[in-house]
Amino acid sequence: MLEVLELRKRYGEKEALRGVSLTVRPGEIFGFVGANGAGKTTTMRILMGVLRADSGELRWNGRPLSFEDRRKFGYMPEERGLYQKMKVAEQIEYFGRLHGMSKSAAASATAELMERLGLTERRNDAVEALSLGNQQRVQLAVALVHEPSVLILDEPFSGLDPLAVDALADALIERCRAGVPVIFSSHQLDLVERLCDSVGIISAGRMVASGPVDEVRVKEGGRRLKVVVRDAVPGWADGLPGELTVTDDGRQVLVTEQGDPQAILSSAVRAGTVEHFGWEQPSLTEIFREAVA
Ligand SMILES: Nc1ncnc2c1ncn2[C@@H]1O[C@H](COP(=O)(O)OP(=O)(O)OP(=O)(O)O)[C@@H](O)[C@H]1O
Repeated sequence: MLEVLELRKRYGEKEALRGVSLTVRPGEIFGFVGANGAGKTTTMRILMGVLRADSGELRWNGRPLSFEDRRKFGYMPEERGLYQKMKVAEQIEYFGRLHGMSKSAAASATAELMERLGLTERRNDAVEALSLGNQQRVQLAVALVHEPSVLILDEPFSGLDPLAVDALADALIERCRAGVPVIFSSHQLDLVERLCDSVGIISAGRMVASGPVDEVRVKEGGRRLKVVVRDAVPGWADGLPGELTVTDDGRQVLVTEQGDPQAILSSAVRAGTVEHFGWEQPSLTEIFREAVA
């Protein structure tokens, strides 16, 4: 289990992290979200030892995180880190060797990853000749080649087309199922909602919500009642709590967090044909907007 406890970091006058804590368990994908400048990259760099925190603790499996532990981590930095002139296969293999793999182990892991990530045909191309999406696939292969114990990825999905997103998502799910804690930052909240078991929302250097996605949705967003009525008599919802909207095809939609559900249902039934009556939870995007507002 990877634990970040009360991290604080200043850049001169700027307080970038003001007590950030998070936990990622084996076999869990943790989505790290927050507005630009909220502190995600700073947290990840501290986790990887690229930056030093002013205070706070990092723990791996219950003890302080060491240099040796970090050598086994897989990292995709925000600024990326590929050698532009080096060929794809050579590059992935090289990073495997840097992590202490034998030549043959690095070569076979490279071949397997290139196949999985659709890079085999580009194996002899220099990185600079690849599209952004393919460069990102190489970057992911570099982070995965040594079978990392933890994966830390800074905005790995940015700029990718839907097929590349799926290839990358599959690779993360596969690693996570093998018991690896995965942490990635992203501004694509639909993707975070789809892929992640747990989420952390950071705002101005503070974690404003974190935990399993379902729990965060219930805790931060509550739940609300949605009623859809067709052919409703005008004014049926006057006096009822909530917000009424009319869709282009004339259906009336009432969404409310208050009031007696049975009374609302009776009013709706009297007013017209009830097409939908049920509880809904706000999306992660809605929760994010509220949390960082
Ligand atoms: N080297 C630096 N020197 C001074 N300030 C910095 C430095 N790096 C980051 N900051 C500031 O620290 C804060 C946190 O930045 P960080 O890059 O961690 O945010 P982020 O959440 O990763 O943002 P984004 O989503 O835009 O990548 C920002 O206000 C940023 O301007």
